[in-house]
Amino acid sequence: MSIHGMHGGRMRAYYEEQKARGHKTDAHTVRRVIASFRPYKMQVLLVLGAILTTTLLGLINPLMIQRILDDAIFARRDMHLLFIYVAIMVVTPIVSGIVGVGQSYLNNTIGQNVMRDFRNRLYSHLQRMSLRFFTSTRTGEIQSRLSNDVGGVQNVVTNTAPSIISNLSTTISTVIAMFIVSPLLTFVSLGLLPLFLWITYKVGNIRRETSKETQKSMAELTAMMQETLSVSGILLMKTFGRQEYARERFENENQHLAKLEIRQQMIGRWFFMFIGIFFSITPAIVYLIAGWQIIQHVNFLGQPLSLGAIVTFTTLQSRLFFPIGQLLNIQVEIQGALALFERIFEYLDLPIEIKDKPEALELKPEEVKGDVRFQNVTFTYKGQSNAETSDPGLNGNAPRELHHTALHSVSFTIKPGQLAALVGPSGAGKTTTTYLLPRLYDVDSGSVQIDGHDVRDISLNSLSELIGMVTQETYLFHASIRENLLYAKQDATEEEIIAATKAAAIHDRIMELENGYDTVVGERGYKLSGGEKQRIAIARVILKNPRILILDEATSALDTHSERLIQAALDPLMKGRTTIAIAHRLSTILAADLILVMDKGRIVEQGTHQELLAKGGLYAHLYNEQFVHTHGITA
Ligand SMILES: Nc1ncnc2c1ncn2[C@@H]1O[C@H](COP(=O)(O)OP(=O)(O)OP(=O)(O)O)[C@@H](O)[C@H]1O
Repeated sequence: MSIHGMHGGRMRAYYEEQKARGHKTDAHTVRRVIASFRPYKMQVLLVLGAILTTTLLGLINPLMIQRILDDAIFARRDMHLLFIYVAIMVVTPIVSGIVGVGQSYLNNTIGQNVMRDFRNRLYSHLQRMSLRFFTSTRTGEIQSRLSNDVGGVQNVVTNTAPSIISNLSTTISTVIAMFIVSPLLTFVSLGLLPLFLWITYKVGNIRRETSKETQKSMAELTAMMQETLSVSGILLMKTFGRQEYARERFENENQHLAKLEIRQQMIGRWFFMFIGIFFSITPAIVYLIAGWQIIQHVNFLGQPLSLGAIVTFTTLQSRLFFPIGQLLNIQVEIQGALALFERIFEYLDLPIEIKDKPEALELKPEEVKGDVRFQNVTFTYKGQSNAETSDPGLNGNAPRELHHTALHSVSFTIKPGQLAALVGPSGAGKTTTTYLLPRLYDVDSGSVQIDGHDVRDISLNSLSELIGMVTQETYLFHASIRENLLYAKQDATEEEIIAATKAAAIHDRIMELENGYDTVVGERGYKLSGGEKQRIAIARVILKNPRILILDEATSALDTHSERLIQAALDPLMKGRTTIAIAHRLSTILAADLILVMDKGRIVEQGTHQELLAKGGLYAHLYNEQFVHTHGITA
């Protein structure tokens, strides 16, 4: 289970619970799977009705054989009766076939709807997971659960579930009919069934384990592809010349997957061959016993059978082979599907760490002043060493927990409209500080406040409306520039868009592109230069017009021209709103109303540039080191 985001205590409790539960999870999982069909109760009932109808219709023809042979042909020699019976035998499969088509349509509708619901539930649940979950889970792993695992159960939901019912009812009704024709032959035909059931159960267990392994391997492969076949991944791989290494890793895992798939297909193949043979030779045994009764005139265990009864019996009996084979197989399939459902439920059960309080405050952006306060904020990253295994909960190894206290008792106040610059050495906790404001993480103790309200009391919707973030790494969707901009404000007019891009000093550049605002930027905006992407990101936030701006200035050095353009873009952006900038640019630091100097998770100094320089502490040191000595603009 990927419980990467859980707190220590909860995590331990989870593992203990998992162990204690053991096989009970099966029943629980089955109940939950059944519950997911609840919205489609009516359709399910219709399917049941259709199945029952086709099953009963299926019994008519074998029973007609006895009527035709014994009654119409041999006893009465009645052509009229023969026609009636034959007509029934012709009409029955037609009706049955039509009902079957309707049933297939319903099966597929129900199955696809249930799958759609699972995907929707997973997506919206994962969307609500905190950043912690995503920082410790590979994207490929998440995608795999959403697509491979849900896809894997699709067949079970669409085909297997209805066929279980259909096969079950066929089997039961056929056995009853067989019993009526001849109890003795019924026992002979089905004597070995309990043994088959037992073996199937065993085979199912093995198959389930293999299925779990297979899904894990598939997730691993997806994650690998996702990691290496992305722009960043390919850049890293090519520049470090690790193609060979990556290919080997991929091929090994791929080989592993192929083996598992073969094993999964082959498990129980021998066993099913045995069942097949058994079913093929039982008619011979039936003829032997029935023939023996007739030839020897023995009344052992009942009257000798009529010819019609023997043919009817063998026809009925042959009707059993398919459903019983299917039922035995289905049990194995279900075992495999249960493993997949478990993986889906695991994700659905991941606790949502950060959510709205029941009476969360809805703040109107225009009424918010933008006063930001941190009071004795302490925050620890709680992670786990094996965060990347797909289901540490299932392999039973409780992970070693890693804790890193990133912020110790951090306090500061930023007045409305002020620009605060966060500076400090790498790893000091600057990014972490900014993450607490939009509740990407929650504090362990102390509080983060906006206009005197603890952010945990404000609705997440309000918070995201209030706060705008420009991150170091600009993320653009694989869509047109216009669509990327509209992400900030869906109903923005053309004028607003142009005003924003002009303010961000990117309008002219966009107009030079082949399709202007409709130019599609590649994934993550790789078709644009670093500086251009940043300016688009800035224009996007200008459009959003948040009360509070969080700005993580890019550390990468830009040439003076781009630098000036970015500066020109930032100035109007910071005006009139509270801004917290992780400052790497001298101009930002100099313009700041308040400089917060961080070191090892603490605010060690705060004040203006002049005050801090005069102090001769860490800030003065950093300033001299990074700005004066290098004459550079990056930190
Ligand atoms: N997801 C995480 N899990 C565990 N520890 C983390 C995580 N993110 C950051 N840290 C740790 O927390 C500390 C503070 O990190 P943070 O990113 O806030 O530093 P920073 O001041 O922004 O650094 P930089 O200037 O290099 O970006 C660092 O020691 C970092 O290793």
